[in-house]
Amino acid sequence: MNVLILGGGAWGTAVAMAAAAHPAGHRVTLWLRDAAQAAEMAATRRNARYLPQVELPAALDVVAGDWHAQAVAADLVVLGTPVAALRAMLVELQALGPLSAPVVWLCKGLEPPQADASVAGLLPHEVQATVAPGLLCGLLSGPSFALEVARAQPTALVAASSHSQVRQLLVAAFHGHAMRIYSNDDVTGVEVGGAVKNVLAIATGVCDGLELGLNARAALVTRGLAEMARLGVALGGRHETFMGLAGVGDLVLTATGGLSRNRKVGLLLAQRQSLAQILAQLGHVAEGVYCARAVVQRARQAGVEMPISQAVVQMLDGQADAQALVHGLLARDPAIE
Ligand SMILES: NC(=O)c1ccc[n+]([C@@H]2O[C@H](COP(=O)([O-])OP(=O)(O)OC[C@H]3O[C@@H](n4cnc5c(N)ncnc54)[C@H](O)[C@@H]3O)[C@@H](O)[C@H]2O)c1
Ligand SMILES: O=P(O)(O)OC[C@H](O)CO
Repeated sequence: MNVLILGGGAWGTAVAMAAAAHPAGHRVTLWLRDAAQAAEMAATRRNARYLPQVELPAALDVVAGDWHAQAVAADLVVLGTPVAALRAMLVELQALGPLSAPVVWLCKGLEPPQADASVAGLLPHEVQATVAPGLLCGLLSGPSFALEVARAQPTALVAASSHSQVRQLLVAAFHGHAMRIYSNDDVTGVEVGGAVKNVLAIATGVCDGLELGLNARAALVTRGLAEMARLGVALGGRHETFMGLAGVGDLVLTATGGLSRNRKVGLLLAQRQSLAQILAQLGHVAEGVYCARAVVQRARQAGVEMPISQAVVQMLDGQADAQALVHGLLARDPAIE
């Protein structure tokens, strides 16, 4: 299979490495927008900027420049860019005319609200339905730190699409070697899980940064899962999706795992660093920072209560200090679980 991956950050690189290591012997091309970085990666066989710890396999081609012909010739196109680049990439792909290859995205978040939008912040598949309805699409999600995938450590992911042929192609591309792929046709549920867990990981980072204890962390993760599932079901997802890899699985990983960038944002917020200071030292995208407001706005539109996510937005906006927000959450009226 001929796999084209657009975007060479940590996750695009790791997924390209997983595809290149697949026993079926796929031909894998990783495209970067930065030509100098692509040339350096091709020469040194390392992604020094985003994933310096691992050596790229010889079978992986790293390229830059015009990727349109490669997309037309590919069997599978994977978008490895953050949510912020999704709309523009889909517009370009749609303009290529009918593509035989499915297009799948790896990003986890909601688009920040567009100036002219009536809906506050779209999920990735809603962006695609708006700007590229002619493409055959899906996504890959689930608990997965790039470094562990790049090191071929065991990982289970979810291939989500409303088209069975896309789910099957993702299984053929990635299942095997160190990776298991589970299929799911609940695209909304899988996308809500991937976005909301990032916001909740910021909250858990704050909780741990303030040394509130393991009881508090377990409560946050559990009540956060309830928030995630409420929003997901209100938007049309299935409750059982949130009990799976793209829900509780990714929430537990991101909220508690030391490799998470979103959790790190929370840990640094607890140290009273400003958001600008935190983003300057992160070096990678932390999607929770960019989608927390959209999550809360979608929840409000759907009539869903998300007090933990709401507290994260207030913290990111610098409206309230972390201790005060914790006290606010604890002071809420008693509730029925
Ligand atoms: N890193 C992980 O462990 C991981 C795992 C699963 C999912 N994800 C998701 O994958 C997405 C990408 O994360 P990442 O870790 O690779 O981020 P990263 O910060 O490591 O890299 C981002 C990459 O996107 C590129 N990029 C940004 N804007 C672009 C644009 N407009 N056009 C082309 N390229 C652009 C950057 O140049 C960079 O190569 C995010 O949505 C993230 O939530 C990450
Ligand atoms: O490092 P984070 O917080 O962006 O999380 C990475 C992955 O999404 C975990 O599944």
